[in-house]
Amino acid sequence: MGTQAPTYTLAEVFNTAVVANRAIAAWRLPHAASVQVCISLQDDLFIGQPVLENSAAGFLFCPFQVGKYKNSFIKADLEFDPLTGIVFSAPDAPVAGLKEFYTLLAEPTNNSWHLPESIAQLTSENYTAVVQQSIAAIEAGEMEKVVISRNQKQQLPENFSPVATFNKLLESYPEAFVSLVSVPGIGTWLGATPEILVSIDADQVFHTMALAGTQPATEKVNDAIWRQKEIEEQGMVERYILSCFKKLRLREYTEIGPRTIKAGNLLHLRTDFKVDLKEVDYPALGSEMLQLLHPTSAICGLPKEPALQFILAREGYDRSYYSGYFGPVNCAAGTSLFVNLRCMQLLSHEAILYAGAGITSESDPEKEWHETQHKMNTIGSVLNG
Ligand SMILES: C=C(O[C@@H]1C=C(C(=O)O)C=C[C@H]1O)C(=O)O
Repeated sequence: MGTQAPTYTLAEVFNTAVVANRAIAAWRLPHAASVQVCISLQDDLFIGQPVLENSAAGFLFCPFQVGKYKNSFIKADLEFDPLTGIVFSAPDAPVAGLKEFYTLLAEPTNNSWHLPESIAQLTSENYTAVVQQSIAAIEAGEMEKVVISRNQKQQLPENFSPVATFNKLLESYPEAFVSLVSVPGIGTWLGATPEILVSIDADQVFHTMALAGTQPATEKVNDAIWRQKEIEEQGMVERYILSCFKKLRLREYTEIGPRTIKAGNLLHLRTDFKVDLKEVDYPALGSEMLQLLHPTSAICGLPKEPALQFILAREGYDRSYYSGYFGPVNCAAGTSLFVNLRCMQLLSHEAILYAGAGITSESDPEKEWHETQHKMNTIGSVLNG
């Protein structure tokens, strides 16, 4: 008679990872039924530019701008299946780390999460003034589009639980990539993003998307009417993706869209680009496109360099991991990297919510401010009971 493996809850596993000072990621892919969880037992989590093709299985967590913040990789030394409650270890997982983790897992835990080492900066109240300056810079021909973002604190409710909030996000946003990531020294981020940056599925199909243009969700998605401003704004993201393909001399791709999609309380315009990696015989396309794409015109601007410099000089705060990219690498379903949007960072008693909006010469500063408020509500509403 075999002994049965002990079972745990996601909250027990999450809290143990924090007590053990380990990095943990829990996520659910869009429209997927199951939640996946991985924990790294490595002492060094930091990596340079990610190489996706030969990577171990794990979860990438990368900032908007590499420099002050690092690219981290949460290697799947441990995996957890919340449905069965069973924890699995990888054959190459460090033995001492495993022993310590299982010892701590047997003990009772409380709600806790990793906090950031550096204090998160907040934007001042001059969002509309920065948008006004952006419009002036665009009219002066410095760039065509720039994405200006802001952040805002919101009190955490009494007895806040990251895992219970993650579960609420799963329920509220079945069409999103829902995630809870907690890394020592970096902190804890929760979100429900609609935007793929790079994915490569189990059939070796590469996928990226141009997602931009925003309006509040209407009853019928297909009845949405888009203004010229949003059509052009999304077109710029498409053009940017096509310019990346062109740099790699890749001509064999399929393009579908733009179509209207619903993301929580909002609608966006989306064009999907797919490449069959078996047909084009380009196994490193994922890593090479990742390097070229980030930061795309959906979260930075066009052309990239002047827009990035404008953001760094004028936005007035540090985005850290907001509008960075993250997701599973070489897991059962392949690699799926998303843009870290509709997200919040957890402090001890507060969450910081982040959102941005694409600014073009047609922008109205007040409307853009409301758009960022709608985007923050996607995630902020789950804190309100
Ligand atoms: C920048 C954000 O979203 C991005 C910007 C959009 C826009 O400007 O319309 C739409 C979708 C995203 O690509 C955000 O959610 O913070």
